[in-house]
Amino acid sequence: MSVESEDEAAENQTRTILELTRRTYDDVRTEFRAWKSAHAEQKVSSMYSAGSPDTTKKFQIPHHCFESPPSPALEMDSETGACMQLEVLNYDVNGKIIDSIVNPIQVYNVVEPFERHPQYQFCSPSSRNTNARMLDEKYAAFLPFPEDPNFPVDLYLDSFEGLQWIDDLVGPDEEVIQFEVVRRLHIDHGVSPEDIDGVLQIYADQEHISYLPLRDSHESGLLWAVSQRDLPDVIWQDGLPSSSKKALPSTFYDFGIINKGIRKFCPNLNCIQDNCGVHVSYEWNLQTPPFRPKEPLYASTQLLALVDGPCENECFSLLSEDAMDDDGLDDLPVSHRTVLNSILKLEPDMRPCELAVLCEMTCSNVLGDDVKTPPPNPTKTKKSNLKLYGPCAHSGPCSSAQACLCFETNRPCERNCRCDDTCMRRFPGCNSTCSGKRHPCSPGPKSKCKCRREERECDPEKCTACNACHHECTNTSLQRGAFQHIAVKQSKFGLGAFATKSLKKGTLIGEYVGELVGDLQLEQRQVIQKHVHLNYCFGTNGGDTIDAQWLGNPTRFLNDSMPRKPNCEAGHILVNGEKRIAITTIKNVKEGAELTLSYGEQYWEGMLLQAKDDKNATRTKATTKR
Ligand SMILES: C[S@@+](CC[C@H](N)C(=O)[O-])C[C@H]1O[C@@H](n2cnc3c(N)ncnc32)[C@H](O)[C@@H]1O
Repeated sequence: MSVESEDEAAENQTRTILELTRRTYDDVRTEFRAWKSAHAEQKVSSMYSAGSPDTTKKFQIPHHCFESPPSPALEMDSETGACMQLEVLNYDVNGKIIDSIVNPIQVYNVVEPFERHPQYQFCSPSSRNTNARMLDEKYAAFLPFPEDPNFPVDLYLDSFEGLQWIDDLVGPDEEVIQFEVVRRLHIDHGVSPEDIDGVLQIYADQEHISYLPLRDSHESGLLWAVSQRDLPDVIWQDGLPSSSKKALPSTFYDFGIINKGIRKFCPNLNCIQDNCGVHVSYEWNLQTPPFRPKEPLYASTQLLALVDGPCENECFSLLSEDAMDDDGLDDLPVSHRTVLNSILKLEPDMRPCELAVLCEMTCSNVLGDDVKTPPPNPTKTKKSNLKLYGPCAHSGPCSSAQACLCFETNRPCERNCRCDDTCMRRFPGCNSTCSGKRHPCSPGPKSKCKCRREERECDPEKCTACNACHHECTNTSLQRGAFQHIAVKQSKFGLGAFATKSLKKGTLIGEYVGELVGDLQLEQRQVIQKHVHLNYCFGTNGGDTIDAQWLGNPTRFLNDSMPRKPNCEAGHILVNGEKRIAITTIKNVKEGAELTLSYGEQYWEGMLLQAKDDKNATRTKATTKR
C-alpha cells in the first residue's frame, strides 16, 4: 500500500470539494430556476384573482366612499378678473357640504412656459475637487443623445473598450445561486472560505460561467455584492425560505475594525475628511502617499520581554517556544489575516495581546511567521515616474539614498510629506521676510513675503509673523474659503458669472473645482462637451485636468473675454502642499460687470477642430444615407 504524499492528499481534497461544489451548484441552480418560474406564475395568477367577485364581496365599502365630494367651485368676476373659490370645511355622512367659506384667489397667467433643461448640462455643487480617476470608465454605460442623429456615436464608442451591458457580468440570478452554493458548502458541508473560493473558481472556469470571487477587496466580490442588495427570499426545495436558513458567520463579512478605519480616514496629513474623494490617488498632483510598512525591531520571542503578564488563557506569553514557531495563521479566516497584515504594516512591533483585541482573535493566534517577519521594507523605493511634485513618503531622512521625491526635484518638503516634522528640508514659512513688518504678506509683484513670492499661501503653523493661524494674514484666503459671491446670469455666451459688488484688483473670486480626470476619461467626456459646444475642462500645467462639467461651483461660469481683455485670471497656488487653482481679479471690477477669463488659444483650437469633425461626420452620414 502506497503512502499518500502531502501533495497528493491536497489534490485529492481539492477534487472532493470540487465534486461537492459541482453537485451543490447543480442542485441550487435547478431549485432556483424552479422557484423562479413558480414565483412568476404565482404573481400572474394572483393578479387575475385580485378582481374576483369574492374579493369585492369580502371588502364591502360604502358606496359614497367611491364618489368624490363636489369639487370646490371656481368662479371668475368678469369685470375685475378676480377669482373666488369655495372652500369646503365639512361634509355630512352622505357627502353633502354642510360648512363652507368663499376665498378670493389670485390668478397668474403664465406667459412663458418653463423651458426644458438642456441635456447633459446638470452640475452638482461642490466646494472641492473630487478625484474621478478611480472610476472605471472602460465600458460605456449608456449612449448619450440616442435620438440625436448628429451625435458622433462611433467616435464616442472608440474611446471605450466595450459596452457595459454586454460585458461579462455576473447576472443577479447567478449571484443568488452562487451565494446559496457558498452558504451550503460552508454550513452544510463545513468547507472553509478559502477552499470555497479556490474551488468555485475552478468550477466556473470548467463550466464557462461567470464567477465572482468571494472577496477581492473590501468593496468587491460576491459577499460585498450581495450585501449591497436585497436578495429574494427564495423558497428552496426543502420548503424553507432563504431568510430562515442559517446565515454565513460574520467572519465571512467582517474585515475588522482597523481595515474599516483605514478605508475611512484619508491618509493625507492635511486632510481630516473621512471617505475623502480628493487624496485617494497617487497619480494627480494632489497625490497622497499610501501608508508605508515599517521595519519591525523585535522578533516574536523578544516581544515576550515587553509583556507585563498573560492577557488571557490563550495568551502568546504562555506558549512554549516550539508552539510559537507553529503559527496558527492558516486556521484563521482570510478576513482576520487581512486585518492582521494591515496592522502589522503600520505597527510591526505591537504586542500580540494588543493585536488580538484589534483583530478580534485570540492572542496566541496572532503570533505567527507573518508577525515575526512582516514584508520587508525596501530601503530604496523604486524610482517613481509620477509627476515631479507632491509629498514624499519614505523611511529615514530626506535624501537621494531614500529616493526622496522632494530632494530629487529640489523642492522643499511640505506639511503633507511623511518625513519627520523636524526635517531640515521643510518649507520654513515667511517669518524671515515678514517679521516686524507693518503689512506682512502684502500682495503684488513687489511683495517681500517669501510665501507670496513662491506662489503659495501662508502656512498656519510655520508663518507666525503674519499670524496666519488666526486669519489675520491676507495670504490665507483660499484655505479659509474666503470667496466672493458671484451672480450667475444669462450672458452673451450662454450663462456667465457677474460681480455682485465692486471688486478691487487682486481680489480672490473663488477656486476652480471639479472632477480630476485622466486622459482616457477626458477623451470620452470631450466628445459630449464638444457636441454641446460647452467645455468646462481646465488643464493644469502638470498635464492634469479638472473637469467642472458635472461637478463644480459658480467659477465654472466664467466666460472667455474674447475679444475684450479679461478682468480675471486663473493661477496655481500651493496651499499647504497642494496645488489649487485660484481665480483672481486682475483689474478693478464694477458691480454688475461680467467676470471673464482668457481661455487661451489652445482651448479654442480644440473646440474648432471638433466643430469641423462634427460637420464632416454629419456630411459623411448624409452621403451614406443617400
Ligand atoms: C466654462 S464654460 C462657461 C459657462 C458657459 N457659458 C455656460 O453657459 O455654462 C465655457 C463655454 O462657454 C462658452 N463660451 C465662453 N466664452 C465664450 C466666447 N468668448 N465665445 C463663445 N463661447 C464662449 C463656450 O461654449 C465654452 O465652451
